Amino acid sequence: MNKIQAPFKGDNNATYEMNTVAGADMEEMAGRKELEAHWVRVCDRLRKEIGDKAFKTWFGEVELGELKAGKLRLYAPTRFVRDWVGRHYGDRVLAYWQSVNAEVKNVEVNLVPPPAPRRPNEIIAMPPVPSSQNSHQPPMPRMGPSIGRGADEISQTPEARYTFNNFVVGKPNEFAYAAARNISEQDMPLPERNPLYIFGGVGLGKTHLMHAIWHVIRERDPKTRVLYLTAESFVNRFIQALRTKNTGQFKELFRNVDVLMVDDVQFICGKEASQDEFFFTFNSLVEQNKQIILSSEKPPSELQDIEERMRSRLGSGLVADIHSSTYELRLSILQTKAENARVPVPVNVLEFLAHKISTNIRELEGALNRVVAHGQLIGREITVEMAQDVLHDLLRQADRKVTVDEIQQRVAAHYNIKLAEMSSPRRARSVARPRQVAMYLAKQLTTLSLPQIGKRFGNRDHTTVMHAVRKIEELKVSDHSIAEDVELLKRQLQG
Ligand SMILES: Nc1ncnc2c1ncn2[C@@H]1O[C@H](COP(=O)(O)OP(=O)(O)OP(=O)(O)O)[C@@H](O)[C@H]1O
Repeated sequence: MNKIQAPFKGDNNATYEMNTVAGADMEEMAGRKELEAHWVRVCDRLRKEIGDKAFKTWFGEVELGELKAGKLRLYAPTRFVRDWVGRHYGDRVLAYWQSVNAEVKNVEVNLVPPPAPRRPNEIIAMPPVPSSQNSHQPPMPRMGPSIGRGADEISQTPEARYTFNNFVVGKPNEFAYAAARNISEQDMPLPERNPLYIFGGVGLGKTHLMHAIWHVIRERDPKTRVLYLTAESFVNRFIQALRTKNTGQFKELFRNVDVLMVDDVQFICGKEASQDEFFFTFNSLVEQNKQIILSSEKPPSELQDIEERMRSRLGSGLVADIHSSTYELRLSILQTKAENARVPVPVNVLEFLAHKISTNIRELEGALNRVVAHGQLIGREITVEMAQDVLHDLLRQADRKVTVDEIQQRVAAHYNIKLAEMSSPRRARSVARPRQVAMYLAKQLTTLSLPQIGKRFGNRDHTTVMHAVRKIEELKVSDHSIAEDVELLKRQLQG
């Protein structure tokens, strides 16, 4: 009679045994090769029986162990897989083994031994991505032990061109750069710098720095288990795990990495269940002294729809911001990019672009690329006139940039209050509400930070601006007239 032994709950060494008759010990199998050939046949049969998908899910990372005294050992990557395989496929696995090898009397599924603890000077990284691999393709499946088994399928592939070497450092980003470099070179995470939380506006280089960290960790030791993904991907994976009732596996994957990197964490705001899961993952990794690196558009204090415990966790390590770019930094980036592309672009064209396109570095790069492509494909000489012509849509948009002054004037006129009320300390609703609308629009339509906006409204604190933004967001839902006012003002301001 086949018997499946239940594991001892919570015990890492728990195993499932699939026994036949309590038999006398058999001799060890002769050759490893033969055993492997049997395993291939067992796997083929299993795949046929349960289908490709289930096979990949449950057996894709189960490894063949040894056959000793009639006991065949298999190794599962996680407790969850071990328990599942034992419970659901135990009989079948044993029967198939016995059909190819009569010496097998029972099959034992063990948890793969945990990796050796990290020593100083040992940071483990994901194996290099094959150079042929396009960054937009999912990572290639790799063989052998690697990052948290299965986690490498989740991990997104950092771009080869995003390295510290081609990150141009200037005043607005020097702190974030130094912090990123420091973390990537640490042998062991320092509690006071864990997590590293990099924040800054759209297109200012956060992802670039994250990828650069990844590259350094990988270069230092290709065995470090680094899981890099966007918060959106985390949420989607979690939802998928909930749907397929695979949350156990999901948890194991995320909690068994050495470094977890999550880009754009603001995406997790307002998604309660995912936030909880992220919080537990976070705690579990920090407890194990594993490094966490996060990027976000906003500082923890400005994230909305986020639980306080999460907010304080996010801000509990090293918080580094990237400020809006300066003209000097933009010019320096353009010079570097043009040099790297080995295309001669006249300095006055670079200066023109750095002056005109101040929104973010991504747009700046895009503008340079367009100008260069035009020059190369149409054979037009690269001049300021040519750039003006090629980028007319972008430049028109840039020229239409809304200022806080315009917002205050427009809002004051709309509500028929004095412009001075925008900065006055008066709290009567007749002036306080329009002021809040103006703050909200300033946040929406300019790239200024909350403290910068606060300054422009009578030197108010950034928490006042944050409160105003939240208030107007709430009112837009509950009060039609406010929603209409805001939309109308926005349209007028954006021309
Ligand atoms: N200091 C810099 N030096 C060189 N390139 C830069 C720098 N800052 C940004 N870039 C380039 O600008 C582009 C946008 O940067 P990135 O994607 O890292 O921005 P981001 O802050 O992550 O934006 P998002 O908020 O949209 O995720 C990238 O191509 C990046 O290489």
